Amino acid sequence: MTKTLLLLPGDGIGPEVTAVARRVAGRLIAQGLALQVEDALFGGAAIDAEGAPISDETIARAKAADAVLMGAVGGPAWVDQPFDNRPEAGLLKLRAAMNVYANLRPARCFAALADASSLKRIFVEGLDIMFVRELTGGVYFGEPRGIETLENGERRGVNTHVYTSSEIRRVARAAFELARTRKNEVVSAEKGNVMEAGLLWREEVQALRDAEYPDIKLSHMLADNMAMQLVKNPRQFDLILTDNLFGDILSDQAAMLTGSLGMLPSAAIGDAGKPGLYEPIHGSAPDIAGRGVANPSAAILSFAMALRYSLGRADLADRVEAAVSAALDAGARTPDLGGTMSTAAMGDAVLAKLG
Ligand SMILES: NC(=O)c1ccc[n+]([C@@H]2O[C@H](COP(=O)([O-])OP(=O)(O)OC[C@H]3O[C@@H](n4cnc5c(N)ncnc54)[C@H](O)[C@@H]3O)[C@@H](O)[C@H]2O)c1
Ligand SMILES: CC(C)[C@H](C(=O)O)[C@@H](O)C(=O)O
Ligand SMILES: [Mg+2]
Repeated sequence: MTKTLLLLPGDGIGPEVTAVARRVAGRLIAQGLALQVEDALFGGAAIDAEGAPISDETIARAKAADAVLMGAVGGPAWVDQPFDNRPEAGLLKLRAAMNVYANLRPARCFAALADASSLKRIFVEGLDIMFVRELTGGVYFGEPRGIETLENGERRGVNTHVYTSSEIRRVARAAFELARTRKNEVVSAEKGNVMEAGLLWREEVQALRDAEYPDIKLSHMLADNMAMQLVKNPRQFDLILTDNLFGDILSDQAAMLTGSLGMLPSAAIGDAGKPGLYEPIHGSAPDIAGRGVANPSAAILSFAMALRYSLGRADLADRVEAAVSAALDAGARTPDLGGTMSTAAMGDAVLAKLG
C-alpha cells in the first residue's frame, strides 16, 4: 500500500535542504518505492500566508501521514511575533500533537570526515553515538510559563522544569530497546544534584533498568560533566539518554564531532504504529539562507531515518546512508565541510552514488 510522507519545508535553508531530500525520495519512488510525498506550509512561511505557524489542518494531516519530514523553522523575520505565535512554537505544538516523545539523534562520524572534524585533536574516527532525547516534556512544556510584571514593576520570566515518572519511563524504555540493537549500554544524563526533576529522572531510569532491562549496562552522568566528556573522549559513549533541554544542547555539541551541524539527522517517534517526525537537528541558518550552500546531508539522512523507523524500508535507509557515505568518500563537500559544493551539487553527488 502506498504510504504518505508529509513534507514541511519551513523557513531559511529548510526549503533548500528538503528539496534535495525530495529528489532522493523521487529517485526511490521512480525505482518502485510506494510513497506519496505531500507538502504543507509550516513555521514562518505559514505565519506569512495563514497567520499562524501551523494550522489545525496541517496538524491533522501530520497525524494522518505515515511520516513527516521537516526542514527547519524560524528566523529574524518572525522574532517580533508574540511568543506563542512564533515558528518555534509551531514546532513544539506539532511535536506535542504527534506525541513523538523519543527523539533519536545519531551523531556518526563518516569515515571520510574523521579528519575534517572541527576538533582534530579529538579521536572521532568511528564515532557513533545515538542520543535519545525526551522531546515532549521538561522545561519546554512545563507550567507555569510566561513573562509577568510584578507589583514592584520588575518583570519575571518563568519556565518550569517538570517530569512525571511515566514521561521518564516511556522514553527510557525507548532507549533501552534501542540499546539492545546496539551495544547494550546506556549513559543517562541529568542534573539530579541540583534539580528534583533530575533526581526523579535518575531514580526512574534506574528502577526501569533493574526491573526490566538487567542486560543493559546503565550508568548516570551529570549533564555538565557529559558536556566535558563529549569533547574529551566522545567514543566512550554509545547511547545517551537525556531530557529535552540537555538533549538539545548536547546533540548540537556532538554534531561538531562529526564535522558539521549540517550532518546530523533526527527521528522523533512515539508509540508503536504512530507516525514519526523527522528533521535535521539544525535550524533555518539565516546567515547562509538563500545562497544555496547549506549542507543537505542532515535532511537526506533524516529521510533515511523515516524509511527506517516509519516506512518499513530499512533496506532503502541503508542504501541512502551508504550513498551519503560514498559521496563523502569521493570528496563531496559543502562549505561547512571545507568544500565548495552547492546544496544542489551535493545532492547530485549523493544521487550519483544512490544509483
Ligand atoms: N528544528 C528546527 O526547526 C530548528 C532547530 C534549531 C534552530 N532553529 C531556529 O533556527 C533559527 C536560527 O538558529 P541558529 O542560527 O541558532 O541555529 P542554526 O542551526 O540555524 O545555525 C547555526 C549555525 O550552523 C550553520 N548551519 C546550520 N545548518 C547548516 C547546514 N545544513 N549547512 C551548513 N551550515 C549549517 C548555520 O549557518 C549557523 O552558522 C532560529 O530561529 C532557531 O530558533 C530551528
Ligand atoms: C527550534 C527549537 C524549538 C528546537 C528545540 O530546541 O528543540 C531546535 O533547537 C531543535 O534542536 O530541534
Ligand atoms: Mg536544537
